[in-house]
Amino acid sequence: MRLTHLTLSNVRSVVQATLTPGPRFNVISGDNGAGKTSILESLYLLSNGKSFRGRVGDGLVRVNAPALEIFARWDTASGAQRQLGLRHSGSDWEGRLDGQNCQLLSDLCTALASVTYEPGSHALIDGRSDQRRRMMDWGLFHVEPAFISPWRRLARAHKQRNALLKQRGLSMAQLEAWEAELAQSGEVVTRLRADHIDALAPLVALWGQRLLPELGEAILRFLPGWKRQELSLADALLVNRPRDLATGFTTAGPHRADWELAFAHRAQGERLSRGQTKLAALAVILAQAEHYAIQRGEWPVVLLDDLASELDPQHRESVLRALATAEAQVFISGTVAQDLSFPDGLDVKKFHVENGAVREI
Ligand SMILES: Nc1ncnc2c1ncn2[C@@H]1O[C@H](COP(=O)(O)OP(=O)(O)OP(=O)(O)O)[C@@H](O)[C@H]1O
Repeated sequence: MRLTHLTLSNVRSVVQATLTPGPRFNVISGDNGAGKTSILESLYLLSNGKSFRGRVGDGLVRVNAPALEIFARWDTASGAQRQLGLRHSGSDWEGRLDGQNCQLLSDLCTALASVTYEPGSHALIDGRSDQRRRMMDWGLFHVEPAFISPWRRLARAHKQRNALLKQRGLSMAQLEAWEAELAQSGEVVTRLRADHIDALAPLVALWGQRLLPELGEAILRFLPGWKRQELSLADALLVNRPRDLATGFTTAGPHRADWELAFAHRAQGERLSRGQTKLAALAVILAQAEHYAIQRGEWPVVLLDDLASELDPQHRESVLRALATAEAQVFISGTVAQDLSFPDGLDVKKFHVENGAVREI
């Protein structure tokens, strides 16, 4: 996927800006508060329906403006030209995909695939499991059509079981029926997640080797959310039922699935530095982008916000060298001070943002 045009209006401090991105690297520089992140957020919004800094209603629309508007056009690997427009007021939205009105934001958002590294992405390594689960499920949504239906059934069954667990005088027959549905859909979701992590593992090892060779082999491991080696999900739900009835929620199951990343040269429990955590998260994100490319025949757009901060010159260089090997279109934002030296011969287009206005340099 290669964006050929982007216009944004009323996104944070940006009144209106238009970019004609290059096919490979697009560097967006400017001082703090200039509006660089707002450009990447706009692209993120088109492929996720929200910003990585929160919901649209939480300050993405420019103060005193009725709504933000974003329009993007891109080329696909098969030679098609696609376009997407979104107007969002923070509560209501209207979207058009390839000239047709869109009823569901999720339909709109699956068209343009992107992966994003932003300053909060370190949480993939050192944060709560929900971010890692979301990342794992993003991959499956995009590459595994068989995932969506059991994932929806699982979410519903989980919600229903939790509601029943909180009820006084609950119907055991109902509880058993929802447990059966949860167990059935949960086993399918878990098998697909486990396969997905197995497929990602060698790519994570590869990107780990490129970005953090000093830590030794990066080892990715799936954690199913219950003792899957010992018990089927149906049995785990049954065994945990007394505890779940006491607590009023499902304590173990696929809703607690996770993954963990270890490094051969790091003892278990030894914390990574901030820079290493950032590079480890980047390795996982780029591995997922490459997995998408292998499965779908084209790379998602890669968005890297504030890439260079906290990285020493040597690691900055290894990131850029590694990115040069990927066929992706990449957007990198950073302050002017964070000079990025790209390997020779790379196609790099540069933009400068000042007070919300973008110009090509
Ligand atoms: N809803 C809004 N309306 C108007 N201006 C806003 C709104 N929300 C944020 N801003 C302003 O928009 C500017 C752009 O912020 P943005 O995060 O895009 O800058 P940046 O160039 O990425 O900065 P940094 O390098 O510090 O990360 C900031 O000055 C901020 O105060």
